[in-house]
Amino acid sequence: MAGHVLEVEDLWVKYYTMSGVVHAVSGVSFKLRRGEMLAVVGESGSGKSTLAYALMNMVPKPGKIVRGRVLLGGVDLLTLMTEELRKVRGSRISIVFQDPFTTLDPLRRVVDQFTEFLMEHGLDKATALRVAREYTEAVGLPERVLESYPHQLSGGQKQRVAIAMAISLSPEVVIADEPTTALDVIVQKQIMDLIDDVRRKYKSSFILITHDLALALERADTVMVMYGGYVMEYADKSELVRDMRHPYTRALLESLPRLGQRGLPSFLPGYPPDLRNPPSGCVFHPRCPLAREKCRAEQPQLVEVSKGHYVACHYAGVVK
Ligand SMILES: Nc1ncnc2c1ncn2[C@@H]1O[C@H](COP(=O)(O)OP(=O)(O)OP(=O)(O)O)[C@@H](O)[C@H]1O
Ligand code: NI
Repeated sequence: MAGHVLEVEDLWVKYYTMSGVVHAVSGVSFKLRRGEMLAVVGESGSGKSTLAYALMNMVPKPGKIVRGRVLLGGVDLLTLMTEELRKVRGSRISIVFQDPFTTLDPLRRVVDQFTEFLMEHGLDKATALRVAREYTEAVGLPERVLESYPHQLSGGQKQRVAIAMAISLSPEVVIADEPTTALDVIVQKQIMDLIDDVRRKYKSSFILITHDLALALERADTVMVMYGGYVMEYADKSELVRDMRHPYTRALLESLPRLGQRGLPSFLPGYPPDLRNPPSGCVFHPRCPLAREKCRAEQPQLVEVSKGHYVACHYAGVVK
């Protein structure tokens, strides 16, 4: 469809472990427009990183994508052979991890790793060096950083290098999995500002993965809330703020500390589900303040409650 760089259709991912099958991502669908920032929000274990890996078609063992399509410019990444995939990853869809050492070897100079990455994607040495310099500058780092070893850099600088590499081949989609979680608050803001800048400048689409609903509401255009591997709510940020429907999304909002608030924030009692043995009906029902018999028995479908606003809750219409 026109205007969408990425279309994800009915994606299911499971881990086949010794102790059972983990239902990590269940029936996720969404579309991403050019230049859009989508935030994927949810607690630990809700399937966010597994979704990110699935979008790159690099789910680690014992995980398997059991169903779905990931259409990038109309081509399903899940049908590509290893060699084609290798070309696409990094150049058309790329990922920035929470820990930059996932991308960077601490003991090899940044310039060697950066140019090697570019040369693997077909650039000659001179061009690779030029591109590495250009993007090092674009992420606000001095050129001398290229001569450094990653272990000599600060957390923020390393994350800038990882971002520079992720955007250097102008991919349509950049996934950032908790890119600022390991950084202190001031550097977190700088890195998020940088992501905003590069998104505007290069018109790339971003998928920001975070457990922080406040960050999502501050930075994203669209928000997808996940719980237990399922999408609970999906909407434009402004629509979500105006008319938050799902009891889980509301619980996440309630649990945010507010400036000047007295006392402790309210929180969601209980624990996320064991995805080897998910609850019957609605996966959220054991923790839901509104759960009724129907929620235990029947799994709610993701329904469009108003234009572009989807909610998976039997009582989404009732809850106000
Ligand atoms: N390699 C693996 N083997 C088996 N199970 C896994 C593996 N990786 C993740 N899981 C399980 O899959 C489910 C989803 O995990 P995932 O890491 O995708 O969640 P997440 O939302 O990214 O969590 P976090 O916020 O902690 O990063 C969890 O139940 C997790 O235990
Ligand atoms: Ni994760």
